[in-house]
Amino acid sequence: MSGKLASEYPSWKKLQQIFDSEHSKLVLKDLFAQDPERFAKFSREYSSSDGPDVTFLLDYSKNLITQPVLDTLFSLVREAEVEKVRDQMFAGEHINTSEDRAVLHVALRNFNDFSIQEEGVDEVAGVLAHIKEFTDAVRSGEWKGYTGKTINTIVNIGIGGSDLGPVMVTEALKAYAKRDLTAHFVSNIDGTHLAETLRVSDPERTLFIIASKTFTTQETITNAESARDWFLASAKDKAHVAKHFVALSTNTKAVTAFGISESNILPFWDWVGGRYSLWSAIGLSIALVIGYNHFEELLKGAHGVDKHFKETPIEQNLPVILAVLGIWYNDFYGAQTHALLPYDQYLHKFADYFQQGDMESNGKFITKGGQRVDYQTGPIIWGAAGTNGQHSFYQLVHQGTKIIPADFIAPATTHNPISHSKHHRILLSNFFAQPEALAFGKTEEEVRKEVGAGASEALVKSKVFEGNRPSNSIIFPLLTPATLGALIALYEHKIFVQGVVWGINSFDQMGVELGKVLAKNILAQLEKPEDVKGHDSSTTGLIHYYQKFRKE
Ligand SMILES: O=P(O)(O)OC[C@H]1O[C@@H](O)[C@@H](O)[C@@H](O)[C@@H]1O
Repeated sequence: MSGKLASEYPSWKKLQQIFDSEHSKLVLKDLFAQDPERFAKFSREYSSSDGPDVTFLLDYSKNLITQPVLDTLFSLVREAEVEKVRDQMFAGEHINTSEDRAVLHVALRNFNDFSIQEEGVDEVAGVLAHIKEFTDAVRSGEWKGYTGKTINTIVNIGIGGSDLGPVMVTEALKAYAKRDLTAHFVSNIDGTHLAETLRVSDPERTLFIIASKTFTTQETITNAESARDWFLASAKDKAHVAKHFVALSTNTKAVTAFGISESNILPFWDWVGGRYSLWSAIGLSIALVIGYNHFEELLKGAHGVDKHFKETPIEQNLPVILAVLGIWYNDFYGAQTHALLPYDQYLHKFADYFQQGDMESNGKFITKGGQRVDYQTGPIIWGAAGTNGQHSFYQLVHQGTKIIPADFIAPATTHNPISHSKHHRILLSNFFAQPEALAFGKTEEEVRKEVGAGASEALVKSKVFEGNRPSNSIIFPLLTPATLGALIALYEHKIFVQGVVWGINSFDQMGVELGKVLAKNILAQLEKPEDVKGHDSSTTGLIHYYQKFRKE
C-alpha cells in the first residue's frame, strides 16, 4: 500500500537475501559469457503508438541483475501497488496528500486521450491556443514593442521549476530555434545574473516572461521588479509594460498587483508541480524559441510515453524497469548517486534539470504515512555531457571506490553532421566504449601483457579496471522535440515509480522552506551588528564578518 515502509514488503526482504547470498556472483563478464541472449533479453525498443514517430532503445543488459533479481524487483512494484497509484494519478486523485492536490502534468499533454476529471483540466486546450496565438504574434513580428519595433530578445525570469525545464529544453532543441530571437533565462537572485542579461538587451525589443507558479518567490519577484525598473527607465510610461511583460502563474491576483494586465497572464493550475511544469504555460519561452508546432510535438512525444506507462505490463514498462534498477543499486548496493551522461551537446542541461526533477521529488525521509524510512530514498543526481565528463570525473567512475550507476544517452544521428559526421562517429564510439569499459574492465593479466615484464607491480595494479560497473544505454535516431518529450516523460515516471515504492510523497517540497524562512529573518538583521540575534555563534560570526564590508 502506498505510504507503507518499503522494507516491510516481502519482496524487499527477499531482495536483501538475494543480495547477501548472490551479489558476489553477479559479475557482468560471467553473466554475458553464460548467456548469449543477454542483450536480447534485457533490452527493449520503445515505439510510439500514435502521434509523432518516436523510437528509442533501452539496453539494460549491463546491469548487475539476473532474471530472478528482476522478477523480485517487479514483485516489489506489485506489492507497493504502483499500478494502482499510477491509475490514481491519471484519474486526478489527490495523490499529493500533504498539499491535498492532484498530480496532473499528464493532463497537460493529453490531447483528449485519457478522460481526467479535475478542475482546470478543461482549460488546458484554451491555454495552449493562447500560447500558440501569442508565440505566432511575437515570432512573426506582428507583436511590437513600445516604439513599434519587433521583439528580438526574450528574458524568462523564474527559478527552479519555472526555469530549469525551459532552459534545458530550449538548449536541447536549439536545432529548431528561431535564430534571430535570443532567449535569456534569469534565475539567480545574485544581481549579476540580471545585470549581465540586461547589458546585452534592448528595452525597445525585449519581452520579459515572469514565470512563477506562486508569484511569491523572492528571487523571481525581485528580479522582475528590477527588470521592470530597468525597462521603465527607458519606456517611462507604465502603460508600455503591457507590450513587454507577460506572466505565467497560478496566482492571477499577485500578477495583476505587480502591474501585468490580465490579458498578459497565461495561467496554470495547482495540480501542476513546479518541476513538472514545462508542459504548461511555463513552457512559453520554449514555444517562442522553437515555435508552437514543435512545442506541441514535445508534448505529444511525452504523451506517447504516458500511454506506454499507463498501459504496459510491469515487466515491459520502461519507466518501471529504470526505477527498479535504481532501487536495486540505491537500496541494496548502497549506491549514493546516479549519473546522467548524455552524449549530445544539446542535452548538456539534462542532468541539471533532473537534479531538481528527481532530488526535489524523492529526497525525503518521511513516508506519506509519517514514518521515518529505514532505507535510502532518492539518489544524488549528477552528470555532464559526454565526452567532456570523460576528461574530468570518469576516472573516479572507472577506478574509484564508489559504485556509480549511470545512464548513457545518445542520438544515432546528429543535427550537425560536420566533416561528414566524423565528429558524431567519434562521439558515438565513446558512447559505446564507456559502458563497455565500465562493465568489463581490464584484468591484471591483460595489463601485464601490455606493459611488459619490466613494469613495477604498482604500475600494473594502477592500470587495472575492475569492471562490473553498471549502466543503462539509451539510443534514439535523432533528438527531435517529440523524442525529447518522450525521454523527459520516461524519467518523470521512473521517479514516480520509485517514490511509490519508497512510500514517500514525490510531489511536495517541504525541504525547501526552512532556509527561505531563516533567510528572511537574517535579511532584516544585516544592517547593524547589534541587530544580529538568535543565532548560533557560527552564523553570528559569519554575519558579523560580512558587516565589516557591507555596502549599499
Ligand atoms: O514557480 P515558483 O512558485 O516561483 O517556484 C519556483 C521554485 O521554488 C522552489 O522553492 C521550489 O518550491 C520549486 O519546486 C519551485 O519550482
